[in-house]
Amino acid sequence: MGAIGGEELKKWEKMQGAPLGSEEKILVLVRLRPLSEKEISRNEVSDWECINETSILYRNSLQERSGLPTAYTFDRVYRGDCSTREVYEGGTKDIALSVVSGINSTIFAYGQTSSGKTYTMNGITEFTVADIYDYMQKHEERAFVLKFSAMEIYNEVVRDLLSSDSSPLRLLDDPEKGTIIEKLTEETLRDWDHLKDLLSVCEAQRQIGETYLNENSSRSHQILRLTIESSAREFIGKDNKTTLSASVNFVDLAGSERASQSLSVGQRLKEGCHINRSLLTLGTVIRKLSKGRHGHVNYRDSKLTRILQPALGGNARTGIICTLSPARSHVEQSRNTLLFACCAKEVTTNAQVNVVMSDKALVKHLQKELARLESELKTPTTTCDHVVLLRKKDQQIEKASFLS
Ligand SMILES: Nc1ncnc2c1ncn2[C@@H]1O[C@H](COP(=O)(O)OP(=O)(O)OP(=O)(O)O)[C@@H](O)[C@H]1O
Repeated sequence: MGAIGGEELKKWEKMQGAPLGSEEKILVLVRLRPLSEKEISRNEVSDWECINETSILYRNSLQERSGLPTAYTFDRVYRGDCSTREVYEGGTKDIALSVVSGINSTIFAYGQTSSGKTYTMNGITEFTVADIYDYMQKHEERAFVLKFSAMEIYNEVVRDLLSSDSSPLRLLDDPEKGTIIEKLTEETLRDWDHLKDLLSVCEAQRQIGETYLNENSSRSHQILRLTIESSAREFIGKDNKTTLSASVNFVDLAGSERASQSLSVGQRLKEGCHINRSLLTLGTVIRKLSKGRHGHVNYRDSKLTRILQPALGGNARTGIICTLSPARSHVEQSRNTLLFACCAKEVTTNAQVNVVMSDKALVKHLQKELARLESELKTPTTTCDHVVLLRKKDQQIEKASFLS
């Protein structure tokens, strides 16, 4: 793959000078949905209120005396009458669209069954794709390649949503790319209509089950992945061409409630246990990361956390939309969702611009870096600085000789 010119080379070199990349907290939004017709017919009342743009309050005088928190604060909270467009504009857009600048991003929807995850993610996905196509149209100086893949995790088995073959897919560890999904279909997109067709294929393939809580309840975790590669047209075919390459994941998780709560039996109960294994691991990973990056993090305990490891404290920008039913009967689940959201907002990720360079361009870059380190060695510094510089220089020589 080729090297960058101008803009992205500067960006890339800037990132090299700042090896820690760009640290930021995970964006956490909470979206309350309106009471459903079913809930209204059961005379349910809405106990939650968004009192301003960032705080949500539990208003139930009996529970308020229980000692549990009544007010929660997040990056943004959305009332039942807010549109998905508003949720998108309130931070999700910025994160999702980082992908066009070579930065990985992930948007999750987390919440109990029937709280509005699919409703929200469908809109977020559509708005993001529309904006990506709009961006491409406005940046004719760059050549873009869009690739799409889709998978679901059902009972801890990963399936390809773009293939009629339902055999389980294996996860492999790649020293450079991290966890990869073996044989996952990756379609190169012709245009937006092509993507719409593929999204319909995914929808049809997704495991749907009926539960007590939601007649169209999705019992699987779904990950849609859009990968964007772009290069400046003026450098295409030249030695110093570089390509920016990043992916945006749209993750629609299965309902976070316990299996027993949706009156599951038999096969459903098994599904519930497996769903909980992935969600439980997601919860423990988030909890652990919220306390800082010390010690072992159990990403490998579930397929979901293995695949999404970069989005959980790694090289990515991440947004989580936590969806809530306002009904009193769901208060316990809503509190659990908010507890998860509170931990998630303490987690930091470390996004970097992902540049793929041609070997020639990389050798050139390493030679430049070597020259810089040599000139630094010539200037008087402490012994400790010298040891660090010499180590860096050895590393650069090793990389350059490996490539040449
Ligand atoms: N913000 C909203 N405004 C209006 N209707 C909504 C909203 N959120 C969800 N709904 C409606 O509520 C129902 C349940 O929503 P949805 O299927 O998105 O839930 P879910 O969390 O994805 O459930 P599951 O985990 O079972 O897949 C749907 O009929 C959807 O249209």
